[in-house]
Amino acid sequence: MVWWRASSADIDVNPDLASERAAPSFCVESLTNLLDGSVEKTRVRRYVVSTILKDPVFSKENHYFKTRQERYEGAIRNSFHLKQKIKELGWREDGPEGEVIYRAMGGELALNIHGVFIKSILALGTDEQVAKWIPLANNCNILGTYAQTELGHVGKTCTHAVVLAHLIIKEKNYGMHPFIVQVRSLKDHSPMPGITVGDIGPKMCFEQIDNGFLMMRNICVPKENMLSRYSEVLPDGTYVKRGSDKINYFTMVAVRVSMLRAEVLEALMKACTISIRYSAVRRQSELKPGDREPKILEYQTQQQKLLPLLATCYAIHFTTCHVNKVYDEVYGAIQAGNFDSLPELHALVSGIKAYATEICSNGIEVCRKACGGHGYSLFSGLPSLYTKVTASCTYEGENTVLHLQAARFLIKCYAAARSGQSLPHSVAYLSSPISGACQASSHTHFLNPDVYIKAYQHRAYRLIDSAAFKMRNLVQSGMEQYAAWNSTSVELVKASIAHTHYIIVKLFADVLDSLSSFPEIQKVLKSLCDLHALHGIFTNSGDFLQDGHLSGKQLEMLTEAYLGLLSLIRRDAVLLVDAFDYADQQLLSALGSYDGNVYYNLLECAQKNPDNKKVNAVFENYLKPHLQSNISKL
Ligand SMILES: CCCCCCCCCCCCC/C=C/C(=O)SCCNC(=O)CCNC(=O)[C@H](O)C(C)(C)COP(=O)(O)OP(=O)(O)OC[C@H]1O[C@@H](n2cnc3c(N)ncnc32)[C@H](O)[C@@H]1OP(=O)(O)O
Ligand SMILES: Cc1cc2nc3c(=O)[nH]c(=O)nc-3n(C[C@H](O)[C@H](O)[C@H](O)COP(=O)(O)OP(=O)(O)OC[C@H]3O[C@@H](n4cnc5c(N)ncnc54)[C@H](O)[C@@H]3O)c2cc1C
Repeated sequence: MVWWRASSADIDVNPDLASERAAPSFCVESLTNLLDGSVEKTRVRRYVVSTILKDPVFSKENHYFKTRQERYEGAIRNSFHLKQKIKELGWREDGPEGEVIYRAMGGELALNIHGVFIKSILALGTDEQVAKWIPLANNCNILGTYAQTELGHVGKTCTHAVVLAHLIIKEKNYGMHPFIVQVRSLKDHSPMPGITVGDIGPKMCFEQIDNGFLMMRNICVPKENMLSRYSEVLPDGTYVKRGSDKINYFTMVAVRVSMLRAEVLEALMKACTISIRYSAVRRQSELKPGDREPKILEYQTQQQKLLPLLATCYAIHFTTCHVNKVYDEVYGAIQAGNFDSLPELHALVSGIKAYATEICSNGIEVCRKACGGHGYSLFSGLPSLYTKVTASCTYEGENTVLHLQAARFLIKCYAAARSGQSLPHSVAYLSSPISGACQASSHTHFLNPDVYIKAYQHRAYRLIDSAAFKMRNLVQSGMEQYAAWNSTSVELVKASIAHTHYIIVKLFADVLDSLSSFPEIQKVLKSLCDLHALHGIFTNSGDFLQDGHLSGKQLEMLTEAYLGLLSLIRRDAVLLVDAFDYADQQLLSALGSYDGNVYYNLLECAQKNPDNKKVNAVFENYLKPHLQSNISKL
């Protein structure tokens, strides 16, 4: 496998892949720059990635043969070595390098939750608490974790935890508050008195990370260990609140935002790169009678599996850019004492976290299956992407729970709109429902973003309206509010999904408007935006047909436009994944390397299996007596 993607001529690229790159309709490098944010950001990312890939300490040689202990130890070593390297090279974790380091490391780090611990203190601690704890944490003099759920956070490494626990003063419960608790001795790493702590054991993935259990009995936490930027207990027991009581949940918002690009979308982009490159070199069956076996990417069904996912990568990418921007604005306002936009941010991030993790993890599994038998091999890189990312549907808030959080906000905003109040930007459409059916009268009309954005907006409005209507009726008929909520929760989740999808489609279309100085890029992204939107309607057609916004005839037109887009984007598919710009060592895939030499790579990987280098012990122990009992007859 190559060191960096081949811009030089010294690597023989599989001709089937070379032909895909022969006549690009757009400049791949410009698209890479757009995805990175600028030419300079591409330069910095490549510099960081190549610096990391060149360092032998970070080598992923024999990655797929490592034991859990080797992965854990390696990830701890990587984490400390990286800290040292960042210092030596003068990189800034809160600067341009910091944005890409985690992605460049491919997640093979062990102190991610230490980062969450730090984020919590920075966001929720007073200036004095920040001054006391942050230098210790930054220098790894203490190792932190974030302990909110009953199980699953503390493991083998940490010494301290931000524990989210109920604050009860004189029998009055003030809700969840963050406390710094020391769980292990800094001298010998043994649990502190009253603490039971350990690793929860083998998991579906995340072998490199220790997730733990924690029990606390009669632990006395000093008052100054309660993170008190926004709420404080005075010496006489008086509780003082500053700003919103929801702010103690802020760490979750921050982590949900940072995981979207670095952990979740990253995995789908890699899976698309692998499966689309493989589909351009794998030849199978017969398309035109008598002709050579075609590339599997020529099959319309293969295109329908992979190309909407490719479009989704771009859609989620632009969404994460927007979410980061909104997050920075709202966090800035919160620091200045204005909490007004926190509910909107929480709802936006909850819906998008749930939507993106679900679509990315399901999508990676589609990519894996689309690679046939080789997709099942760990060497394809696809199984480990899936087992890793499927965890993100659960951690940082289980997805149904998060959609219900978003729906709670939508229902409140819907009610506010009906009583004439103005609404925050992301839900402003709830004040002005779209009236009338879709006017499209030919398949080309469905390539107009105004047409499909209206359809998405209409669907979201209708589902929110209908959930609100049902709840109101249930309550009016005597049902308690909580029971009405539960009886409507299936529709509420659906409403949150529809709202989130509307936001994603709209954001993608808005990006197109800003690209008029790059017409070739604008053209190809427009096709991806159309495909993303039409795929969503095609696969959820019932929602759009239900109240007649679209007719059956219009769905046929839309299907024609949708299938046309598959063959259009198929031409650029390899270039569109090349633009993600992954080095082979980042993909860790025998199927997805830039040169497309799949069978050579598979053989090379298999030969690295240490078991292939010697006769296996089962020969002596079990096979030999059978094989040799009749050897004279052969
Ligand atoms: C470059 C860096 C790269 C980093 C890459 C990162 C990679 C990551 C690798 C892997 C890391 C894994 C780490 C995993 C960590 C965890 O999982 S930590 C645990 C996270 N847990 C959750 O997310 C729990 C999910 N549940 C909730 O969020 C619940 O809402 C709740 C917070 C537990 C509260 O539930 P409940 O008591 O039932 O309250 P509600 O009635 O639902 O809500 C009360 C009001 O509070 C509002 N609200 C809820 N959450 C938030 C929030 N986060 N922010 C703001 N506001 C919030 C909610 O809307 C309600 O408001 P009102 O309607 O006004 O009453
Ligand atoms: C890899 C990994 C790392 C993690 N790291 C951490 C960590 O560092 N710190 C930490 O504190 N936690 C951590 N967690 C825990 C994680 O945050 C929780 O697992 C997650 O929030 C879900 O909570 P739960 O496990 O209690 O699931 P549950 O809440 O029990 O969910 C189980 C089912 O119940 C349903 N359900 C629950 N509540 C509702 C509701 N109100 N309405 C409708 N349905 C509902 C869910 O939809 C789901 O189907 C981690 C988890 C994983 C997998």
